[in-house]
Amino acid sequence: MPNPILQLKNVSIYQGDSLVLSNVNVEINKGDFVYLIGKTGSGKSSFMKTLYGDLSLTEGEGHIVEYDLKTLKEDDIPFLRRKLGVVFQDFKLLTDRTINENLLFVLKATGWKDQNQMNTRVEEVLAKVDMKTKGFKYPHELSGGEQQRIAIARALLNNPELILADEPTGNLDPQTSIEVMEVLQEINKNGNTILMATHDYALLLKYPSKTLKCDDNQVYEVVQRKG
Ligand SMILES: Nc1ncnc2c1ncn2[C@@H]1O[C@H](COP(=O)(O)OP(=O)(O)OP(=O)(O)O)[C@@H](O)[C@H]1O
Repeated sequence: MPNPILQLKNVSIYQGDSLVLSNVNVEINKGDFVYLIGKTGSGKSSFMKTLYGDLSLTEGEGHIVEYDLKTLKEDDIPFLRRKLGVVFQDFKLLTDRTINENLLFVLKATGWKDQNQMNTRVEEVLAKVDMKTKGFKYPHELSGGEQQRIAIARALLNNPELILADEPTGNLDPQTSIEVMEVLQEINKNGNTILMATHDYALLLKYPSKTLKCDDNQVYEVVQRKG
């Protein structure tokens, strides 16, 4: 039985007064790995922002994890974001503290209290991205690919039901992009649902999966040719 984690019906997305996407109908089920592609300015980031509550949904119906995007209140947004893991192109690590401190900061901010449990969780997520030995380093002491792996570890801290990755390989060279993609593939195999916006067609070819395309104010599913 499909188990939808995200359902959008007849959704229109605006930036100010201008219509970015209209009549969007999308469903993502538990365990899916879905790409979101489209040229610059086609609306990928606006789509992602609507999902994590940065842009409000004013037209159509949208349900994500247990939340109704139409009736989402300002106060609900931090709780929605705990059920989502968001990964950005520019990593967004806090530069004035170590990797361990970055991760502990998020745990504290999301209500964790027990120091031992927090330390264990930090170790667990670092292990998932193969960065167990790097917790004592500062972000600037890591390569771009390593920083992105830490950002993925941070997204995993609260066992999110859906990971939203907005151009996660956008700042990385092709080889490092593949390494980060391998991490995302691995966590998807372990049951995490992932929606990834990307420009990187080489990744799509290497790791084919369900693909949504933003074009001409629409979002539609692209059928990938094999071979
Ligand atoms: N904060 C904003 N205020 C007003 N208009 C915006 C804002 N952010 C984006 N837009 C406009 O909305 C449209 C969609 O932009 P969006 O950033 O969603 O596209 P994108 O597909 O993510 O592009 P890119 O690949 O360059 O990140 C563009 O026309 C853009 O100019």
